Amino acid sequence: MTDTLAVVDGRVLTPAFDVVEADVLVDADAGEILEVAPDLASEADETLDATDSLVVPGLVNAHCHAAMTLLRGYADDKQLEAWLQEDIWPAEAELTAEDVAAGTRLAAVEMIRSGTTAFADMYFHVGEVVEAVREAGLRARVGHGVVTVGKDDEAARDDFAESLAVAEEYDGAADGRVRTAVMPHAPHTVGTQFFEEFVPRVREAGVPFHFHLNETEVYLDEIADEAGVRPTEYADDLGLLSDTTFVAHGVHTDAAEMETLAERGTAVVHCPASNAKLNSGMAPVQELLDAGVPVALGTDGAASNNDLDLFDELRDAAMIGKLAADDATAVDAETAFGMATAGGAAALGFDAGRIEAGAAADLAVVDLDAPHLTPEHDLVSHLVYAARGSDVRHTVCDGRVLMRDRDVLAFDESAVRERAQEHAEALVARAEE
Ligand SMILES: CSC[C@H]1O[C@@H](n2cnc3c(O)ncnc32)[C@H](O)[C@@H]1O
Ligand SMILES: [Zn+2]
Repeated sequence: MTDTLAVVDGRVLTPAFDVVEADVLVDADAGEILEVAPDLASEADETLDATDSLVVPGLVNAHCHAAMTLLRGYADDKQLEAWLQEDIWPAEAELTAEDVAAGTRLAAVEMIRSGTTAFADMYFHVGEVVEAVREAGLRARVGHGVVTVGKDDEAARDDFAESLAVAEEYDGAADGRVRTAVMPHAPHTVGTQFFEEFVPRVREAGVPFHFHLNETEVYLDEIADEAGVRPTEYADDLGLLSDTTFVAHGVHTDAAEMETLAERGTAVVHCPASNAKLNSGMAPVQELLDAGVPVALGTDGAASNNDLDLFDELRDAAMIGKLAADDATAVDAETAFGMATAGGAAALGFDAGRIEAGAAADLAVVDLDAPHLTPEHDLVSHLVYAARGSDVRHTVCDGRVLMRDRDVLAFDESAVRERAQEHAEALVARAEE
């Protein structure tokens, strides 16, 4: 097994967004960057060529339901509430562990191919998710999604207890690349009494929380009607917010809620494509940032996006951020790229998202030798406004090469796709029986 890897002959994006000519030397066993400097090839056991390329931190998809790749294109052009109730939840009622295994592997291939090295996953059959992450070589924060609405008290309690048990069982799996969280779906889909019972237990166990927050006005109104407060205050009163908590969406977040999120250090994961497709609204990203709220970037599931390419998300975040703020200077390229790298890593609790000695060796090597990336006025601009996931040439996670010259090493890609197609067809057939 190779001990050191050097990414050589390319240019490197520094944490200060400078572009420098340098090699990146990595300790592949420790999964750590050792040095960023010129001429490191001779010090490495193995090299990865980055000629005509830009070495950037691996992207972080901070909110996903990976196995929903099986439902990509199954139900489009609907409002969130109808989409979930009429199509997605009936299909998920038929979901098996083998479906999740197949769908998560498809997601892993798609993410590796577009330079994503870490993701957060809220779904079911977490053991299968962990196994797919281990095999892929990716990094992830995973959890079992809890929904108690429509369940009797015993089933609801079992669901929340499973989320905590799964979080404790799998934390540190895959040589530490897997971390966990307890993942209640949303404030309005989990009963107050179950939060009251389990939040102290989760806190006691030191496990983070991840949930959907303020995605649509309909969901906001449900909490307002029941609890008489906005969802962020409701979540805060329950003890759900802290600097290890990260929430998805935050589309309909007012100034007081932003202040609370900032005070607690709770990160918001912006999912612009999913929010646009489901007509949920435009998240006030620049306002969140100005209020001091940490912001990360996510795709959400492939059924509402409909891909897992974070380069699409970067562009959407910068574009929609300007529309939401009615200001073309809002969510500039550096801000967007920071959200998808250092911001995502911080939200998920990984020491990654930057290329410097000591950080996790999670890298994407972007091929710049393309007409749509010419001329080279500003490479950060290119990353956000012009590059595509398919421009990623190599992907490295935890010091190991996951994709070399567009060849994903851990999986037989066509077998993964074939299996996913079979599972998707059978799943939908069962759901429509
Ligand atoms: C309980 S596991 C996660 C649960 O969330 C559903 N889901 C997927 N996308 C969204 C979204 O944008 N908002 C709310 N819920 C979503 C998924 O289908 C699972 O049931
Ligand atoms: Zn989601």
